[in-house]
Amino acid sequence: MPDSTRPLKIGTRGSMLALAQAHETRDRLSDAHGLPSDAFDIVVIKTTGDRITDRPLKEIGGKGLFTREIEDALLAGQIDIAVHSMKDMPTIQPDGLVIDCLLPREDVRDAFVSPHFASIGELPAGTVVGSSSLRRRAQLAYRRPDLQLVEFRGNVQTRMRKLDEGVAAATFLAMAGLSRLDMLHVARNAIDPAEMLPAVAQGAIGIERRRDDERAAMMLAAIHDGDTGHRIAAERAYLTRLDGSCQTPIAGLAELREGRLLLRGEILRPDGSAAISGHREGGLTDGAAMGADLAEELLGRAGQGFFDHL
Ligand SMILES: NCc1[nH]cc(CCC(=O)O)c1CC(=O)O
Repeated sequence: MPDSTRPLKIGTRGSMLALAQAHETRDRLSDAHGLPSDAFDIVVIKTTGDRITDRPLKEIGGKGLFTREIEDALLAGQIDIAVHSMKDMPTIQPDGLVIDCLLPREDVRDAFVSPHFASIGELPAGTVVGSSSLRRRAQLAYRRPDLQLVEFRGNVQTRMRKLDEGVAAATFLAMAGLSRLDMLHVARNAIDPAEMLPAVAQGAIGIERRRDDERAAMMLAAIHDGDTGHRIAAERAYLTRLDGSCQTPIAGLAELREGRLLLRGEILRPDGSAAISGHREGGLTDGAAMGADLAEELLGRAGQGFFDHL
């Protein structure tokens, strides 16, 4: 280690998925810098979102439900870096903190998970589908108003148990999470983004640090993936302009096509009664402008009150 011999403290939530992501980060850092694994300490931090497991997230409210305590620990110097699912990150970081390191992105798609059916198309009318994601609920209700939706919170293991118990006949999970947990076998199929556009930043891991911490900056620069950075910049600019929170069904995905950036977006009424989608194409580093511009177009076409109908 360059300017210090003390271990780099890696902060993370304690879920199996969060721990897998923290271990991936540690392994990439240790490879990039030729360091032994005892050069790192993994520090588990419990967040409000982890503590309250019996209510829909939208009722608990507020941004950063899964991140605030971790950012506090970073600011207090109890940890040096924090590993996050970028999908769960508010668009603005607290003063003094930055996220300028993104790991190579995993599969961005949603997985269709069901003990009984192979795809959304096979679900008979009236089938009960479990999801707590406003986006997935609105997207499904828009495409299949004949299905029934129930709230479905908890980690992957809990949700699989609820499917076994028959609480719902199908659910959705991120392919990225299943892959990191070595549970891809539970995915009956990976849903094409044209059918169900993923959440902004789905499948991306971002690493946050104190802005003035040069050791962390140097260590993280070696594992940053530039292409993922460009894609996430476009998606988060789009989300920022939409003022996205957990209360609004928003989907967005930027991909690289022949060295250019293609950004798609979709916004929906929470009850799935309407959806508006659009896209932008541009250069690799034009993401921020493309994102804001696409969001502007969708908001203009939506008009006032679009998100209000619950
Ligand atoms: N909101 C929870 C969450 N945050 C990130 C992931 C999956 C991993 C990822 O998208 O990077 C999940 C679970 C899920 O949606 O199935």
